[in-house]
Amino acid sequence: MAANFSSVPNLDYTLLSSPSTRPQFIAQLRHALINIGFLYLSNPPVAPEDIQGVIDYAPKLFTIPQEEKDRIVMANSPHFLGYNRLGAEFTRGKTDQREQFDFATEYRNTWQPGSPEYLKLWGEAQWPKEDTMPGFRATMLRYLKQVEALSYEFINLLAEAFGLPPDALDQFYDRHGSMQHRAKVVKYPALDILDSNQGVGPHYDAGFLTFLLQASNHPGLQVQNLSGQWIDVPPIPGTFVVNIGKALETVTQGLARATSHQVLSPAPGSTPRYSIPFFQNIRQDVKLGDIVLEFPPEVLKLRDERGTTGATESVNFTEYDRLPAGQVNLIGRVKSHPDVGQRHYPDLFKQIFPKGLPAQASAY
Ligand SMILES: O=C(O)CCC(=O)C(=O)O
Ligand SMILES: [Fe+2]
Repeated sequence: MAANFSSVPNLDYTLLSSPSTRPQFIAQLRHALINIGFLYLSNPPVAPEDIQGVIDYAPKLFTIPQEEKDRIVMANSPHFLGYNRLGAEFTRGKTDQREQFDFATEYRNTWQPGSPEYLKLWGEAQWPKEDTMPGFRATMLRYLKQVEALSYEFINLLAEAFGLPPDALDQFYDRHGSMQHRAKVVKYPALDILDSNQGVGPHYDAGFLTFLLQASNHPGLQVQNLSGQWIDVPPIPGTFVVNIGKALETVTQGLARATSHQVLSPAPGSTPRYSIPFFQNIRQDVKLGDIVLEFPPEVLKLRDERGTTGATESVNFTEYDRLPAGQVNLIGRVKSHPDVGQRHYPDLFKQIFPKGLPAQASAY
């Protein structure tokens, strides 16, 4: 039986640069994907000055004038992009104690009446005016381009680790057409005045891979191991935390483990914690149940040795087997941001919240 985990492994990207150390990286990756579902990636191929750039901007971004935050609120956006005040978001029916901006890679929405509603989900981000945060937009977009490239490369590595042809998962993207991936800048204030320590409640991420930049030196991120215990994932400078979303778990038949995670608010008196997650999306029209990948039996055996993942407190994104990926994402967004859902997707909102806007949301 695979051992349960009590820490998250750190993989060194530079092992990939030599044929003699590359197999070591691939073996570590296979182990981390199957048994843990989280890993640190050190020395990632993203310009250090751009990583430092976005880290430096993170606290400043929250100091823009309130009227500028109000101008770009998420409620304006059918794409669920923009600013959310503290307490506007729900996870598993409880308010999350965080303030955040949702941004995304560049994408022009071409939705037409008659097309599926979920195709409205990708579109233009709302950026603060240049004079309120000079250089931020360009730095963030440069950063996102590099993380996007890394995310595709990482998917090819994952295919290799699972004994698939390197391009086996390319069918989930429209790499040369048009994709949009999301990213957030998040602030978790200390607890002094808050009545809950739920920075963000237990959840799975939606898509394929998440690349999280812990942008300040605060503990708080925790992941749930196979027996349901919460394990700390403290910041390690110069690394990304990489984890697996529910869509990737589904297409890999549970080989890559989507691991339940949460963030606890900083302790009273502490400065705020900042983080910048990047969420890799897949094509919106793909139904994961329609694509069955063939994994070598010896790889599937590793999953079976791990066993079913034990206790978890996360409940979201269970519809991937039957609905297009875009629809699954849209449902998740409406549950997390019911006010935005009510405004832009009133019919779906009514199905999910028949009694109207919840004081506490119902599911996530
Ligand atoms: O802020 C973090 O460290 C993690 C955030 C997270 O898990 C999420 O927003 O999905
Ligand atoms: Fe997450």
